[in-house]
Amino acid sequence: MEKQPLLNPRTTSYEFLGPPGALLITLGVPSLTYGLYFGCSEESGGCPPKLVLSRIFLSLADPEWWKGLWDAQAALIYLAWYTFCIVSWAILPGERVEGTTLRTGAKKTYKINAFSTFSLALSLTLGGIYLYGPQSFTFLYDKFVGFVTAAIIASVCQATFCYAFSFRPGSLLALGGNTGNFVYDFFIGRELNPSIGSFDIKTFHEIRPGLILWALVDISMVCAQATRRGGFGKVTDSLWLVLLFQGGYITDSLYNESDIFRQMDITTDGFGFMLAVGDLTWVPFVYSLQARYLVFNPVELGPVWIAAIVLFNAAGLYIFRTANSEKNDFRRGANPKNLEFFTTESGTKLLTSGWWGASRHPNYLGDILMALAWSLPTGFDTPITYFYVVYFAGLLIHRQRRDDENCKRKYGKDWKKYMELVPYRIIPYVY
Ligand SMILES: NC(=O)C1=CN([C@@H]2O[C@H](COP(=O)(O)OP(=O)(O)OC[C@H]3O[C@@H](n4cnc5c(N)ncnc54)[C@H](OP(=O)(O)O)[C@@H]3O)[C@@H](O)[C@H]2O)C=CC1
Ligand SMILES: CC(C)=CCC[C@@H](C)[C@H]1CC=C2C3=C(CC[C@@]21C)[C@@]1(C)CC[C@H](O)C(C)(C)[C@@H]1CC3
Repeated sequence: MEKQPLLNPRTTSYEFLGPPGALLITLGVPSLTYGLYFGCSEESGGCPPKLVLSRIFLSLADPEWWKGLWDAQAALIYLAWYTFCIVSWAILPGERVEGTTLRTGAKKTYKINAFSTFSLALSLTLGGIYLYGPQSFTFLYDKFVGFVTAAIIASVCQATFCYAFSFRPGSLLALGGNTGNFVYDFFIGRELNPSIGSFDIKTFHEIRPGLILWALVDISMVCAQATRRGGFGKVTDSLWLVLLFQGGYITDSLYNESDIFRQMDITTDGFGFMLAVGDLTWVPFVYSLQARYLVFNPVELGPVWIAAIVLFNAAGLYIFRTANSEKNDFRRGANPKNLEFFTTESGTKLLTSGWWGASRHPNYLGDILMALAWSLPTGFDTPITYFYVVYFAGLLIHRQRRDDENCKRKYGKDWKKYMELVPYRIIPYVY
């Protein structure tokens, strides 16, 4: 009884503006996911910005509209997909990799087979499309709103289960998720690493059911456009480009699965509604907005625009990958570029040259550049397809501040020294 408060101290400060902010995001994320669909879809006749709000508010009064959010077939397919991800995790072979040291001194081990799960899902999907044609894989586009509802229900169930599960004796809570306020703890995540046996719920959700589904949603968008326009040969260059960019990003994340074990979401945050809805709903159904838009608003870019956008994305990808590799190699004990560093009092080393000497989050810069490159293929008819860029820049600016606070706590005056050596947060010489 006495040890419990030491292991799981009460959280005394709030992030995200406390319980009101947590409530707003909890209700806002599902609403915005629907809003982005109804505000910009073929069903609503396109996406003229002025009509978006009035159209949505008018629909709210209609009971038929509410009924239309539910699609039993989509829910069953979603459940089958979720089961496929769990079964793949369980049966596909994978190396066991250790995560970082927890504050109890223990280390968790994780099974690395997200990339094989992706490869299997992709092979089955592409095989099916090859055999039965593009029209066989348009259901993610056709039943989009039904899938959104299914994913929201899954997010609520997952977060509720993890919140309740966190009250069992001996659970290790997140330092930021034990305020005692239900709304806040449910949102931010109470337990640090909820798991059932060796099945780690948080890492599973972070990169499997939602991230892989995002790639499948994009493929479905290509199939939907191919069906409308008379074959894959007629699919627009803009949509191929979005599939290539986003597919490449997803592949990179899954291939480098073990990199996530050092990320804030895994090391510091609990698993609550924020990550559940982010992983299961927001990533597959909002990050795919550009591809979905291009189905009903085809854009032909031509070689000059393609070259310019490809170059832009390549610059972002280069920064993102080289910055992440420099840090991840270094954290694994390697320093192939012989970069400068200093050793903190805790014994951990911090890089001070290369990308990590240019800004404190150079990888975010690469990610933001790529976000813009994914929206540019949609042209300039609507600002809605640029929502992702604005949201993402906001997310990363906020994330940078949260990470700075965590590092201040972790490294104390050594972090202040690092901040003096590397004063820029994200963009060297600018911010
Ligand atoms: N697409 C999306 O929606 C999202 C993408 N991302 C992407 O995920 C990737 C990972 O992001 P994220 O986890 O937020 O943060 P980072 O990969 O930037 O990791 C931050 C951590 O790196 C370590 N670190 C900081 N400075 C140094 C240094 N100089 N030398 C060595 N280690 C250092 C610290 O942890 P420690 O010292 O403990 O190792 C710090 O907490 C990014 O590329 C980001 O853009 C992130 C969020 C959402
Ligand atoms: C709107 C809302 C509730 C936001 C919550 C934030 C989440 C959407 C993001 C928090 C961290 C994320 C990461 C990825 C996706 C978005 C969320 C879940 C990520 C899986 C995307 C691919 C990357 O390569 C990544 C693996 C590094 C990344 C991890 C963090």
